[in-house]
Amino acid sequence: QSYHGKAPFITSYIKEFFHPSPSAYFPTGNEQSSSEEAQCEIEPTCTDAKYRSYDGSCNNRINPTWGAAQTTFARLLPPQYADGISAPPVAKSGNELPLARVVSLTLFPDIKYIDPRFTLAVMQYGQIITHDMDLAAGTTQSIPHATRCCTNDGQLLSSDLIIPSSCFAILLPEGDPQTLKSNKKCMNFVRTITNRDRNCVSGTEPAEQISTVSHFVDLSLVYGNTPQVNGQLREFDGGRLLISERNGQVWLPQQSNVSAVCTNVQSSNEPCYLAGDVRVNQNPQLTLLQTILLREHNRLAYALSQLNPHWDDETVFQEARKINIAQHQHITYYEYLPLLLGVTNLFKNGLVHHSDGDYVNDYNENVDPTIINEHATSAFRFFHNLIVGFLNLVTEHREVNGNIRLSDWFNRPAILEERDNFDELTRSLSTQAQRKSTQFVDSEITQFLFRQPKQLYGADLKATDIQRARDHALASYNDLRVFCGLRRARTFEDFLDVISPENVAKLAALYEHPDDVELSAGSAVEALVPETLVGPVNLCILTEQFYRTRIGDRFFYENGAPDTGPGFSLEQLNEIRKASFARWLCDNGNNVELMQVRAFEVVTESNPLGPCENLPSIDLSLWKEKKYFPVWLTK
Ligand code: HEM
Ligand SMILES: [Ca+2]
Repeated sequence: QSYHGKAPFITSYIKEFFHPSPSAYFPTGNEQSSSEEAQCEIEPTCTDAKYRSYDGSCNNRINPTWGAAQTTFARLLPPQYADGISAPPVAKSGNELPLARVVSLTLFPDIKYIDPRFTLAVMQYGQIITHDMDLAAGTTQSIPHATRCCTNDGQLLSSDLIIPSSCFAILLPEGDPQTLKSNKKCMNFVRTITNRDRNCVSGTEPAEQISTVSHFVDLSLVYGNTPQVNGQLREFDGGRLLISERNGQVWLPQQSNVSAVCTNVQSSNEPCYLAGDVRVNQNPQLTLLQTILLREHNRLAYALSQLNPHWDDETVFQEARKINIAQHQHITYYEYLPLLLGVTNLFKNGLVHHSDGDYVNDYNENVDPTIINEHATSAFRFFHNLIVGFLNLVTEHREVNGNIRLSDWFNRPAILEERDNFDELTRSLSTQAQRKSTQFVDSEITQFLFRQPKQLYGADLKATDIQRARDHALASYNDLRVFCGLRRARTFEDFLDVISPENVAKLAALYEHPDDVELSAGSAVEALVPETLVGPVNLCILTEQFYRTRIGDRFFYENGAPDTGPGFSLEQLNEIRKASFARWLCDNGNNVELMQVRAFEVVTESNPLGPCENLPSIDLSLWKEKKYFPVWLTK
């Protein structure tokens, strides 16, 4: 089955037809002022700032709210609310869709296939990129205020999202998971996850969900999404981020609200961290990479202030932030995405370029970088299939020194500071294989997600994904097939073009009609497109998203436009192009000495372990500001 990526061609018309004009949510300010309306008048005033804003506003100078935190998602296809406004979709016949938990048990059982080529780093860096790009308001326990949810005429709809706590988790009763299919009481409970963030319901307009983080790939998870949060994370000395220091090592700063945030701690003295993203403590490897990104910032800040002693805190901070973001974008587009979406596909659709040491001036101010709901709520979540349930502890010579069970350590980062775990888990990221990309998902997240210490079972992430996609009323799998250039299935057999007979049979058993098959179900059982880790519909959505995220970002690191781009000299840009995930791990572990060049791939003869210092690194001396000193002074 050949697939022709559509990204550049579909972009412009989607923007016009399916993304609500920002003015609908951000009135101009001419309205009558009342205290409620005042909160709606938040059109940012853009100055010619040299650096990115924290919330992403003013990146696009014509539409300053594009990509900003606290704005609504975009859509590839209009939502399918049963009542046209906010009720979750139902089957064509008017019947309820199958229970999300049943869909999960049927399509995503735990059959373990280990990837022969890719390490856990691919999975874990994927979650970092996700936490940079989106967070649907209300999906975590820490509920932000949606103060920017306004009607067309500037009325504030809700300043707070009200989410019943029972909606958060899909808890399972204790017992054999296989018998749950017939457990009516449990199944009813599963449904309660609906009625979540129907936040932007205005009159007859369909609801649209809000994302609370900056949509750009800009390390908002490290630097925060508002100036206020950013202020809480900084030392305001030497351009550094705040740290805590224990046992001679640098850790993320300690959270004050320990038991509320780190729900699995055994004592309020345990480490529980604060970062730019509220999900930082969710699992050990995620927290580990957030720590590495923090250490990398401070490493850069230290080097820059040595080179430029005359720079003040703010200059060092912003320059270090800019380099950190540029490396992250480089690793995302040139090291990570090729493994997921295929090199040929990326070149063909303009996500990467043969730059020959030059800038790539492909910024397009007409492309809306807003995160697509189908991306955040379905396509990128497909990679929950890569998660492994047991994390190896790995020594310098890559021997396995024990392992930890994922569900023992959700929201309990203390494990990282014990023994030599930080380094052993860092090496595990680049040593242990991830799960092969299939429809099968580890039971640590389909039976034991967020399991409390004394509970036998936890929640089901795949059931949550299915149900969340209903809350967001994503268009059906069939509709997205057509959007992506496949033909509309009239019968279940028509799915056989990209789905195996076994899976088509499962879909036919679950759903009454081909149009009822949900995007999160259908796309997750497609056969993979060669050279990629996804099926054709997910490939189409992900390619479109990462295309927009690149060319809709005025500060994208390869952009060399004078005055409007990120402002790297060509020499500096070519240094940044030496960044690698391997070097990040090396430079920011406690004491990691050996690493292979391609850390996303397991060690082989052609990707051998070698000393860290042999890996390419960025020469920061290019950031020494020369013109500051008059020539006669430097002699
Ligand atoms: C151990 C690893 C992981 C755990 C425990 C985890 C858990 C979760 C949870 C609990 C949610 C919120 C579900 C909801 O209430 O709707 C979520 C959302 C999400 N996850 Fe994961 N996840 C992990 C790894 C990943 C990876 C590797 C990716 C992709 C490469 C990913 C992509 C996403 C996306 C796109 C969302 C939606 C975020 C939003 O817009 O709100 N996750 N995940
Ligand atoms: Ca971001």
